[in-house]
Amino acid sequence: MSAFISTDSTSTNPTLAVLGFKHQLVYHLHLWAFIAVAPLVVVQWQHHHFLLSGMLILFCANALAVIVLLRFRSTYFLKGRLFPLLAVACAAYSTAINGHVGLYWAYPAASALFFLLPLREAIASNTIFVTVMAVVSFMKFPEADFWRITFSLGLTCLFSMIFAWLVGKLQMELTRLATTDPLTGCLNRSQLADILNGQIQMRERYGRVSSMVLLDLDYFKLINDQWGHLAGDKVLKEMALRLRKRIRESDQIFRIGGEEFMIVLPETNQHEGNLLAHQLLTSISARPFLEDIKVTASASIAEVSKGETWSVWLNRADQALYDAKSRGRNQVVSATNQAAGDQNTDTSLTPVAG
Ligand SMILES: Nc1nc2c(ncn2[C@@H]2O[C@H](COP(=O)(O)OP(=O)(O)OP(=O)(O)O)[C@@H](O)[C@H]2O)c(=O)[nH]1
Repeated sequence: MSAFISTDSTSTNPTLAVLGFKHQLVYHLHLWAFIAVAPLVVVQWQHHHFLLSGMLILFCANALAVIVLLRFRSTYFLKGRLFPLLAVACAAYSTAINGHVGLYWAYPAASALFFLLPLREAIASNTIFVTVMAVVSFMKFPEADFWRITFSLGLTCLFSMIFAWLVGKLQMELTRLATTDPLTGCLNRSQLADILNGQIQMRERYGRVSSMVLLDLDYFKLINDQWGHLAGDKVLKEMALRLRKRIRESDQIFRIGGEEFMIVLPETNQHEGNLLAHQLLTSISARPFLEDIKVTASASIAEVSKGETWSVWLNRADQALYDAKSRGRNQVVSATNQAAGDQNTDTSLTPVAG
């Protein structure tokens, strides 16, 4: 049965880790863009390019706002939408009035957009960017330069796009690997606290019901000993498959220990969860696994109570599962309702020969 889990979800939740990576990326891009661009405000002012200087002040102010809000509030000012807009406007206008000197800034701006915006938005923004820069170059430089600038800027965008796309794919794949159990494909514990907290918030804010079922195979050690570890693995895989077949798409199934599973059931009360738990035990015991391995499981059901934390909720379910085991296994026990304080047991499942 479940040994308790760390409550520090930020250090164990891969989705939060990816979010943290994105925040850091945005933070550093704005910080270094600010450091690079701030001196240009003075330079352009000294050259009497007051409009460009004003645009650069806006760019720096936006960068500062993003940096400060990310640092102190963990929020993303205007979701980074101003950076591309101001970068395009500044680079195009600077090229128009300063020639090649302005053009050099278009390259870092184009690649930065792919790390600041969602891929589709970055492609759209950069298409506009390259088009604007092509028009300015056409008007400002000889034709040969116009082609060179357009192609080199386009190529910079293409390389950045490929890199950002591959990093995004890698992030998704790593998140999937970090959040699922490779043997059964069920979720692992990494997001357990967040998902249970989500159900608790729905309970507290909107009065919605939610339950969890804990399921633990009986005498699984004997299966390993008698049929071998490989057969044990196959039983676990098949077990996950049988559970998944029965539950709803909105339910989430975790493998939280060697032969222990948890199913989170949104919009399901204790009574409904109890019925489901019985059906799940029947689906496990009714047919042998791998042709002739007879398996039973014990289960507990716990509806979340008002005001309880996820660890207290899980603790109640865990205690009820312990009771199911000590009462002879192959049965469902309803967890004590924290508010009522009564031990509402239900051992009505007909024992299955195993
Ligand atoms: N094949 C296989 N076995 C596993 C895996 N993870 C844990 N186990 C085994 O599961 C067994 C669990 O044993 P116990 O905790 O004693 O539980 P049990 O034998 O099911 O007994 P009860 O739960 O009390 O009914 C141990 O032998 C573990 O080695 C796994 O991924 N694959």
